[in-house]
Amino acid sequence: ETEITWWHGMGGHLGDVVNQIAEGFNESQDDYTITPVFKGSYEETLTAAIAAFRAGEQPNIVQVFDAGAATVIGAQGATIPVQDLLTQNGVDFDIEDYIAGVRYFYADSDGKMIGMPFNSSSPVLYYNADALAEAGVEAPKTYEDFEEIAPALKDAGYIPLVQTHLPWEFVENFHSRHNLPFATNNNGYDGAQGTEILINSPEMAMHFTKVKEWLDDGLFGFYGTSWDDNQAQFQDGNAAMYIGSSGDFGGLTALDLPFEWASTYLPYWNEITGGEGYQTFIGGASLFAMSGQPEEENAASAAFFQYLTSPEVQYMWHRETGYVPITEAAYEMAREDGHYDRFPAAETGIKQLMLQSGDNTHGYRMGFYVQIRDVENRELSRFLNGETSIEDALATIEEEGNALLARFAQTNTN
Ligand SMILES: O=P(O)(O)OC[C@H](O)CO
Repeated sequence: ETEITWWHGMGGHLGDVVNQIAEGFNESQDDYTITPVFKGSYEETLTAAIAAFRAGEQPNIVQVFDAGAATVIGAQGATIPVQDLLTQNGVDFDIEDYIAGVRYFYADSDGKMIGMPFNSSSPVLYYNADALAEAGVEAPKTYEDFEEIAPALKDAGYIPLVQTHLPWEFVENFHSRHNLPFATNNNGYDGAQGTEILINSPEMAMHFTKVKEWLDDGLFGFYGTSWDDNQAQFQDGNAAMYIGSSGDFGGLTALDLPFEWASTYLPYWNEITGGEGYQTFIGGASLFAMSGQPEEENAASAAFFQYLTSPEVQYMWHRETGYVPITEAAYEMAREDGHYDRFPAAETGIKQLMLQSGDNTHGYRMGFYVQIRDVENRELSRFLNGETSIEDALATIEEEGNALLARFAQTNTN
């Protein structure tokens, strides 16, 4: 029997479901055994995998989040393109099986799928329906709507809004939701050479200036850059709404919260789009097959990916977590099973990925973006804490971001 390992960053409820998938695979056949290993946060998982690769002790499969995708895709020789892994091991592969938003996100510039889409998410707005009813307001569609309803929520004793990830929700997907360019070179997709980040814009300055005003007026809560500390405000019933991952759905359901809650699309500024908002792009993470492994282990990884992408397993993962189904077949299965009739909030993320598209709604491809996020978190936190101006914060992010992009371009020729 061939044994393989899978390093991942799925803690808590998500980790339990990952273990269920692994057990299901192990029981489904007699040739292979997969062992999932929780390595901490997404950042810690990626750092551990890079260190292990350098030491020749890499796992067979590693989960890499969206922000690290460009770095890993650009690290030639570190991974086996998943499309090659599957076809070389006799597994049928058709990129058209995947939903449109997922199809090319982890592909190279030739459209070859490099990473196996796994937990694909989108940032959505969760709301405490009881709190909104108490304040006599409806969930906002736009940030203009939010400004209208927020005072009533505050008067009812709630923090109107929190968010869980400044770069992902207020920067990266902000650009997509408003169809604004986020980097030169077709948002980085046309190659690393010369790609520059476009964050120092009037729209970013306007948005964060508003967020700071809300914060100062008690209409917004900011509990640092930790995902959990912000989400806890909603779970504890203090915050009426929070922007978080569609992948929070399963965890929230498992908590059996003492109030009614639901979700709707990520708000957008009507004054920027002049009409409807645009689609967001997928977040979450994908699975990469690391190179340097024996052939029989690669065959095991291919067999596992085949199992993982079957409609049944995809639907189970989607149902239990809230991550979007990555294939058309799994989405169809969820619909036919009445999943969205029972839980309308479970469909918010996937529907949001299918809203109107534009030139800038397919995400970004920037190497060393994990480090750029650190700069964004640092500078935007300093701004929200009153330690710098938004102009200086955005200029610093652009300057340090571009230095990182230039360094990445030197090490990558694609
Ligand atoms: O919490 P997740 O898994 O939906 O991931 C959110 C972001 O995409 C992480 O970079």
